[in-house]
Amino acid sequence: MLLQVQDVTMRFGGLTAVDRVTFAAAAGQITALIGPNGAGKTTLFNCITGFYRPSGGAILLHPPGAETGAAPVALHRLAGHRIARAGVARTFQNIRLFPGMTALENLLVAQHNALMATTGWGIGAVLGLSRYPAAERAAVEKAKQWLQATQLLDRADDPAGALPYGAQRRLEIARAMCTSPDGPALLCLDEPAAGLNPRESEELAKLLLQIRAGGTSILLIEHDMGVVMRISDRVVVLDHGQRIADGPPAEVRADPRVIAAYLGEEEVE
Ligand SMILES: Nc1ncnc2c1ncn2[C@@H]1O[C@H](COP(=O)(O)OP(=O)(O)OP(=O)(O)O)[C@@H](O)[C@H]1O
Repeated sequence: MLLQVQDVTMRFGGLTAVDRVTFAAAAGQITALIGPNGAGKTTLFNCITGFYRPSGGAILLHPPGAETGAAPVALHRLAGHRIARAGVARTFQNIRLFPGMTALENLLVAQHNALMATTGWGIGAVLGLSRYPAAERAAVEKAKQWLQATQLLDRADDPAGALPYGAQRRLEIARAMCTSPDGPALLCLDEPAAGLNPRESEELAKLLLQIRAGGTSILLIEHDMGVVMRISDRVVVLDHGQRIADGPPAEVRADPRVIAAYLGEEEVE
């Protein structure tokens, strides 16, 4: 088990946006979080990635490779940057690239922390012991590898803001993948297929399967049911802040509670 969400509640004043939600995301799997508009998906994401501190419950990360019996990391107690360092990366519903920087530069900035750590936060450089050149070469190599994986290598030197919409979405995923030295343990994606055309959605699905094959587990909020049903190993359904279903895609799709929750929702095909 990679991530355990236990009885998590998030209240905003009198509104309970997430109501005692429990689920687990297994290592090596794509877990989708779906539900009608306002169900609490993004709020739960914000709790997992440290943008909100939950009003109640626990969020535990079992880092892959940790010794057996090692205590899990209590994400609900950590600040966002510590969560990122623990191996959880994310993208946002709205694109948040540096539009004036090139695609390549966006991926180098994402590696800034790792690069600085290699240099002993500058002290090594002062003492003339810097391993910076080698680390910098490795960072450029990694950025290029992800530009290639996201089919953006030929756009490496274009400003991110000048890329077509679908390419910007792929670049965001590439950036998230560059944030941890060995790749994140868990990649959290908030509606990555939003605004993509069918061909781009298909390419996105392939990219996510490739990321999973590379050893990064994925937690995915997505309204495009075609993508969700095709690539997810497990689907968790929220409605009005509560978990109403949790299981393999085919099972969840046929669940009468899920169908009822989606009645009147336009986005489900
Ligand atoms: N910062 C906030 N302050 C107050 N209420 C909030 C806040 N963020 C979310 N909410 C409310 O919490 C509920 C859940 O919202 P949330 O954005 O998590 O839903 P969602 O499932 O992600 O929806 P969508 O699919 O439309 O993105 C909504 O009623 C929303 O208005």
